[in-house]
Amino acid sequence: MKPQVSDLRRKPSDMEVTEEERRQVEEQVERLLSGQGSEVTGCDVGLEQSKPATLRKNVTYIVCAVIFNDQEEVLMVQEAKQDCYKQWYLPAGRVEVGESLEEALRREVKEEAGFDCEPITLLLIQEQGPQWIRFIFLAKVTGGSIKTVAAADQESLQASWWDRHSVLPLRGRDILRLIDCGLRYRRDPWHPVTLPVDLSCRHVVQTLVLVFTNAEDQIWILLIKAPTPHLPTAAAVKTHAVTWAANMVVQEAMPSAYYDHDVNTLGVFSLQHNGRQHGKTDGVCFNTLVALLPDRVTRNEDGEKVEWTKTGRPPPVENPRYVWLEVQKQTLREKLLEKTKNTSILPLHSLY
Ligand SMILES: C[C@@](O)(CCOP(=O)(O)OP(=O)(O)O)CC(=O)O
Ligand SMILES: [Mg+2]
Repeated sequence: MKPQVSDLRRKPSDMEVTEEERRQVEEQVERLLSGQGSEVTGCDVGLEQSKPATLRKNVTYIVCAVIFNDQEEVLMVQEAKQDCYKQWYLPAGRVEVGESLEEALRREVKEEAGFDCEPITLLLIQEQGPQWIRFIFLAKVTGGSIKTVAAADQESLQASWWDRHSVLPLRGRDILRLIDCGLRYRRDPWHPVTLPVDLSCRHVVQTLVLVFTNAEDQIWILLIKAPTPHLPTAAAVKTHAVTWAANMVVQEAMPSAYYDHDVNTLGVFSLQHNGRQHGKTDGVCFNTLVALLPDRVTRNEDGEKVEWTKTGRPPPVENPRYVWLEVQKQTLREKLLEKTKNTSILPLHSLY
């Protein structure tokens, strides 16, 4: 968001959020809620501890496909690799230099299972810090034919539909929850279709819609004031989970409140990746919904949950860089409350 001339005259410390700035922020949040991306123009926190992402050097991205047929059998491939020879796994592999995530998915399914496919939605993202991120897609077959042993090669020995019950030597049992996740989504899509947005990013970052809600369903969003009020973007650091970036923001904004609040990354509104220029656009931006929750629930004598913060308001920011913005736009408030309560959003799981 380009700062207006008028903004440059205002000192950060006494800048509240003008109506025009509120409108711009609320519009940006609505764009993110609808799965659209938002150009990453800078990084507010953690950049000094983060290196630009370079595929196969300091970041490894893996794509994995969950594909069902009409009998709800799942597509499996028999590995040709020495360390898991003849064991079965979902079609999966490492993203190659210059590839988008969807191109990598199509290539891996073609190489390992023989089929052409189209991604339907991201199902789940798993991470072990910025250096290892796995993108699990629900996908559907659009052509080609299943790979038979006659076509065995170094990519895989063959592919087959698995009824998910018969005994099968698996390369890793970690895929069972991925298959289950796919089946649940197929039967009852509990988050919007979410596919990567082609917007470039140099680092692995999180742009946060960090919210505080109270029993009256008021909702506040944490903003960085300068140059104009905007959602915080924080870089992931290699020693921590990607989601730790949200903790760094809360630690910086309200250090004393940090220790009695939970910083809970509920999920991903949208994901931005380009990948075309090696070492320049290999980063990923996760636009996330993060809830700030006091880590203690107080109950009255009837056992009912009582307002957790005496004021029902968010903990005060102590760092003048930050300001809480109370969401006033009714539709946006309802959408954010619905997502915060039902977590109807793409999950981001840290395996750290
Ligand atoms: C993390 C994995 O999902 C790896 C999947 O990637 P591959 O090892 O199959 O890589 P390619 O050779 O590119 O196909 C499973 C694991 O390492 O536990
Ligand atoms: Mg593989």
